[in-house]
Amino acid sequence: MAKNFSIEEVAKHTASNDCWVIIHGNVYDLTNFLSEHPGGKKILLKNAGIDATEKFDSFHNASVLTKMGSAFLIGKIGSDDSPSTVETDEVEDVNPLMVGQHSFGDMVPYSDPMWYQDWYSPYYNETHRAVRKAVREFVDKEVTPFCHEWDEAKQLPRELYLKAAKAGILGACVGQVDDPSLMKYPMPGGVKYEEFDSFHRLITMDELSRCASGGVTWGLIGGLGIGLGPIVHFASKELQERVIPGCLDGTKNICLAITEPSGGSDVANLSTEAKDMGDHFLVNGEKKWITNGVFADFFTVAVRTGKPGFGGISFLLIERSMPGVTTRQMNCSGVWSSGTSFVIFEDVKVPKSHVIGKVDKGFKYIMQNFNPERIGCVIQANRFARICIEESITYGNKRETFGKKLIDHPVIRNKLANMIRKVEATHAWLEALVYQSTQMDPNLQAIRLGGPIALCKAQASRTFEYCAREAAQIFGGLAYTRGGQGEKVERLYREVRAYSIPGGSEEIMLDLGVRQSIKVGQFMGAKM
Ligand code: HEM
Repeated sequence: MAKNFSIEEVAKHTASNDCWVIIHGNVYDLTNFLSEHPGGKKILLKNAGIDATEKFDSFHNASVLTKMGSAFLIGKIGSDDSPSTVETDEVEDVNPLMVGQHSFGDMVPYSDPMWYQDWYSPYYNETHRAVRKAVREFVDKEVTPFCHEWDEAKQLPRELYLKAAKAGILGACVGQVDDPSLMKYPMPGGVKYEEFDSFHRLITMDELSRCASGGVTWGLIGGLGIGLGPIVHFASKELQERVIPGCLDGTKNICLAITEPSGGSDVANLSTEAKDMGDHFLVNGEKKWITNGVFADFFTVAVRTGKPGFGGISFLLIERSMPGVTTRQMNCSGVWSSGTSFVIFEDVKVPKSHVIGKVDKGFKYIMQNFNPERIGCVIQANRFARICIEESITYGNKRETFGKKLIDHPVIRNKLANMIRKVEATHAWLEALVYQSTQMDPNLQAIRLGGPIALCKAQASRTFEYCAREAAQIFGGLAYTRGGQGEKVERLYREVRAYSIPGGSEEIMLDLGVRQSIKVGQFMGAKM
């Protein structure tokens, strides 16, 4: 910080060739910004020489200062020995509402799970708090301020993958691998690899989703989470050594290619053909809506090696460098920076060493992959819904209509109440399911947890849809414009379908959830 100024000194700079303002205690020289300011020159001159914090906050979102502020910052109000910076022996005031010592975040009600706001929880310990802090710092600094420009550019910078890898976030989203030496970087928050559990993973994904961009979350960990899973769990050591290190150090990308133009949720009928040619398979077919396909180096591909139906499906590792692989970016309504792609395989020769697991056992692997994928969808969708609450409460406290703040209108509070009850109920269910996954025999999880996880995915995407709609109504025109104050809500609103359709559409999830649970009930002797 360059200099200290008094309020009187700032008040002298009110001309078009000398224009200063105070925002949040800092002094900005906006002289060279006047003609470029998107809100116009006049409004800056009207507020020149004074504290414009309240007005600034009412027209911008916080990332404007993070991104552009430093170019105009010349100092702060006060002196270095002003009372706020002088050390004293006085005991810090303790908030009488605190019941523990673990509050975290900005305390906007319901903008974080309850355990952040000092509630007791049986699930979390010091290591979870360490992950929470580390990932939040990373996302606040390296991700959130840039989501809008990455979305518009329809791609993420390579440095983001490298930085996220170094921060342990890529590794955390994948979880345990057979050979930890394949992971270059430690887990976030300094948590020991062997102590890292599903709640650490939940926190990592939840905190990452605070960036409020499905394009970023799908772009960074979407292909990784679902494409690397089959390699981690079923591939040979040789394939693991070939693929895992690059994907987890941020230099390579992987995607999962199952869906085809003719069928989404009907996986058992996929038709991409892998013909046995003796020492290799010859692959022909098309895949559609493949997350990260545009820039993926590796493709975990479901192909037909055998008879029709689920018994003839295998997983192959296909590499972009293999002749006959082409991809093109698809124009989707949301998740723009995630590289959603149409993929074509034309006479691709795939060595037999690239079979993942066993031939014709692919359907089983696909099914096992679904539970973690769906839990990932729940985490992201529910955090996005929570962001709709946070943004609406914050905006509702500054925007005034008909002589009072939005938050003082009962109709707005009613909207918030309905959003909150849905998000909190979904999060409680999510935690209960994650807890089961830390306790239950992994072989039983696909059967016992498949139904409830499917239902919870539908619950989360419906909650997200509801909250995005209500937040958009609260933000009005600002949620109808890309960028600016309504940036997060506008983007999330058009990303809802990326959670309610892939990974099992809501309709399939609701049906499966009941069917599966009835089956489990029958096995357990239910009298129905
Ligand atoms: C460091 C100082 C400032 C910077 C870097 C800045 C930057 C921006 C940017 C980037 C926008 C486009 C919308 C957005 O992205 O949020 C904008 C819009 C605007 N700004 Fe500023 N601004 C500054 C100070 C101010 C101040 C002090 C005022 C008023 C007192 C002001 C009033 C406005 C208005 C009215 C708009 C239009 C909002 C809308 O489109 O709804 N700005 N500003």
